[in-house]
Amino acid sequence: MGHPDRRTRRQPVRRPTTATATRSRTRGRAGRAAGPGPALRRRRRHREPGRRTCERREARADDTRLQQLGHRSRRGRRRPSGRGRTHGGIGDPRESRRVERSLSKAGVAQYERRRRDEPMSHQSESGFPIASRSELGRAAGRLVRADPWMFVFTIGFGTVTAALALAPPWLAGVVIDEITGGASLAEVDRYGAVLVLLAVLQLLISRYSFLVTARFGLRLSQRLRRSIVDRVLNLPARIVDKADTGDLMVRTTGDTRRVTGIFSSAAPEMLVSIVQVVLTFVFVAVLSVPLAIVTIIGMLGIPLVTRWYLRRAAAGYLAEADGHGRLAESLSGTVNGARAVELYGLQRRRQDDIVRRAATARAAQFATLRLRSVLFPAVDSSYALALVLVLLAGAWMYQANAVALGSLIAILLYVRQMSGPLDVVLLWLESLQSAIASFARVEGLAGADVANPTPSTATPSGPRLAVADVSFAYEQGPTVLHGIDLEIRPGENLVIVGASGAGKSTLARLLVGIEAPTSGSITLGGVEVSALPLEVRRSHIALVTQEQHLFHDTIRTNLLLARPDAEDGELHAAMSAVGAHWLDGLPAGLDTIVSQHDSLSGAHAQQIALARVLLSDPQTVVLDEATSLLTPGSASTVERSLWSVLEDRTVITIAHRLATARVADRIAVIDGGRIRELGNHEELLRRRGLYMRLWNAWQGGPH
Ligand SMILES: Nc1ncnc2c1ncn2[C@@H]1O[C@H](COP(=O)(O)OP(=O)(O)OP(=O)(O)O)[C@@H](O)[C@H]1O
Repeated sequence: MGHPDRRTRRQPVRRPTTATATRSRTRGRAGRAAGPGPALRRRRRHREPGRRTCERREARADDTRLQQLGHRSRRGRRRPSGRGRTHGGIGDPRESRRVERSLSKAGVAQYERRRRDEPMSHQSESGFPIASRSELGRAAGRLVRADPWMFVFTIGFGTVTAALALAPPWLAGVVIDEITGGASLAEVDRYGAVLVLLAVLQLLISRYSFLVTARFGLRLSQRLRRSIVDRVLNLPARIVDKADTGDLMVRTTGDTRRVTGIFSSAAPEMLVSIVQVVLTFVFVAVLSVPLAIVTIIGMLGIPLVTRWYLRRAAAGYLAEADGHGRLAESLSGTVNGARAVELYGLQRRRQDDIVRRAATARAAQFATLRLRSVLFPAVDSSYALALVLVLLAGAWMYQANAVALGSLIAILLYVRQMSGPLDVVLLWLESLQSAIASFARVEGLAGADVANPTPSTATPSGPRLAVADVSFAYEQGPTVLHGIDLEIRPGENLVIVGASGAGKSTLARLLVGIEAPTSGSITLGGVEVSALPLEVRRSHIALVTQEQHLFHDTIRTNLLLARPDAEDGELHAAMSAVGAHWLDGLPAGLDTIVSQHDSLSGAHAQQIALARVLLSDPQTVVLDEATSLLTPGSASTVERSLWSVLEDRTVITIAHRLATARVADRIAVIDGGRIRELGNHEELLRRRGLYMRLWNAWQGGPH
C-alpha cells in the first residue's frame, strides 16, 4: 500500500526525488481508495514504541528550554552550563515532561493569538517576523490565482477519479442483489465486464489526474521559491545585520523545502482526497440515509481528536523550527569562528551551547511526536467503531427489510474505503501543520522591512550630503549619536576619527542610509537618504567595510559585478589604483578563480572590493576601515591613491590610522557620539584638544 508511514510522514515531502519514493507515491494515489492494509498498520505500531523510547531518551534536556521556547528572556535565569548540570536535566524524565507540558501551554497560547490574527508584529527570537493567519491565506490565494486553470483541472480530474473509484462497491452491491434476486450468469458477467471497463478507465484518468496534480503543485512551489529568493535578496542590510543568520538560513532552506514540498505534493493530494471523502458520504447517503448518519456518528472522534491535535501541533512545529534555527546558528557560529574558539579555549563553552540547543530542538521535536502518538490510535479506533456500528445497525435494518443486502455490503465497503482518503488528509495534516509554520516564517520575511514601507520617489538634486541635528539609538538601546551637524561638500575628503565605540561606524551606516536617524535628518541632494529606494541609493553612495565577500568565480567576474561592461584594461587600472599589483604575478591573471577560502588573503579581498568601488564610480564613497587588513604603509598609500582616482568624488573615511587623516580636507573627531572637533590636521593640532591627544598617542604607538 502506498500510504506514507504516519510516523515519518514529514519525510515523504522531501523524498520524492528518489525512484522508490516516486513509485510509492504513484502506488499510493492509484490504490489510495482501499486504505492502508492491516499488516502495514501493525508494522507501524510495532516500530513506534522503540523509536519513542529512543526519542524520549534523546529529548531530555535542561530547563533552559523553557526560557528559550517559552518566550522568556534568553538572558534570564540562565544556569551555569556544565557536565553535571546538563546530564542532570537530560536524565530526569519528570523534568522532560514538565518542559513539554509548559512548551505545549506556551505554544497553544501563542497559536491562539495567531488564530485571532495578530498583525505582522510577531517575531521569532531571531528578529524576523512571522506572518499571521490572514496574511498566509492571502499569500496562498495569490499563488493559486496566478494559475487558476490548473487549479480547476486538478479539482475536475480529482472528482472524476474519485467517482470512478466509488463505482466498484456500488456494482458489487448491485451484483449481490441481482444474484439473491435470481439473476442469470450472463447478467452477472455483463456487470463483471462493466467493472473491468471502469477499472481501465480509472487507470487512464487517474494517470492524467496525477500528472495534472503534480504539475500544478510543482508550478506553485516554483513560484514560491522565486518570490522567496527575491525577498531575501531585497532584505535591507540593517535587518540582515541585526538578525540571526542561522534563522535566515533555515527559513531559506529547510522551511522553504518544507513549504514547496507541501505545495508540490500534499496540497493537491489533499484537495483530491477531500473530494473523495465528500463523494463517498454522498454515495452512502444515496444508498441509506440512516446508515450515513450512523457512519458520521462512528467517525465523530476524528474531528475531535484532530482539532485537539491541530491546536497544539502548529505551536509545536513553530517551536521545532525555531529550535533548529537556533541550533544552526550556534553550529555555524562555531565553525566560522573556529580560530577564535581555539585561540580563547572556548571549545567546552561552545560544545555546551550546542548540546543545550540540540536538546531544546529535540525536546520540541519530541513534543510533536507525542501529539502524533495520540492522534493516530484515536483515528484508527474511530474507523473501527464506524465499521462496527454500520454492521450492527445494517444487520438490524436488513432483518427489518429497511435495506437491501447489496446496499449494506456496498456501504460497508465504502466505510472501509473511506479510511484511505481520510488517512491521506490526516497524514498530510501533520506535514501541513509543520509546513504552515514554515510558510508563516517564510512569508514573515516579506514583513521584515517594516521601517521603510514607502520609499521616496524624489531624485537627489546633487551630491551634497547634509547631516542636521541627528541623534540615533539602536533598537531598545541607549542613544549612541547626539545632535550631529555636518555639511559634507561635494568632492571633499573627510576623515572621521575617534576612540573605539565613539560612534564612527554608526554614523557611516546612517550616511549611506542603512539606518535611519532616530531624530534629525540626513539628506543627499535634498532627499532623505534612508528613504531612497535601494537601487537609487546604491547608485549614489557606496559603503565599503572591512568584511568583503568574493564569489567563487574568477577575479574578472568579481570585478565585473560593479560594472558589467568594463574592459580588461579598466579592470587592470582599477586594481593597480588600489595597489593590487599582485594580480600581474598570477599565471591566470584576471581568470584566476577566487573564493573566500582559497589562497587570496583578506587584504587581497579588500583590494578587489575597493577596485569594485572605483569601477562602479558612485558620487560618494564611505570607507569604514576598508583597508584594515592591509599593512599600515600600503593602507595609507591605497587610501590616498583612491582619493586621487576619485578626485571629484566625495570620500568619507573612517580611520584608525591617523596617517590618512593628516592629508584629508577635513577631520571630524567623534567622542561619546558627538562631533567634538572639525577642521584640517594643522587646525586641529593648533587647538591642542582631543585630536592632538589622539595624534600624539598614535605617533607613539606601532603603525
Ligand atoms: N548593532 C548594534 N546594536 C546595538 N548597539 C550597537 C550596535 N552597533 C554598535 N552599537 C553600539 O553603538 C556604540 C557606537 O558603536 P560604533 O560601532 O558606531 O563605534 P565605533 O566608533 O565605530 O567603534 P569601533 O572603532 O570599535 O568600530 C557602541 O556603544 C556600540 O556598542
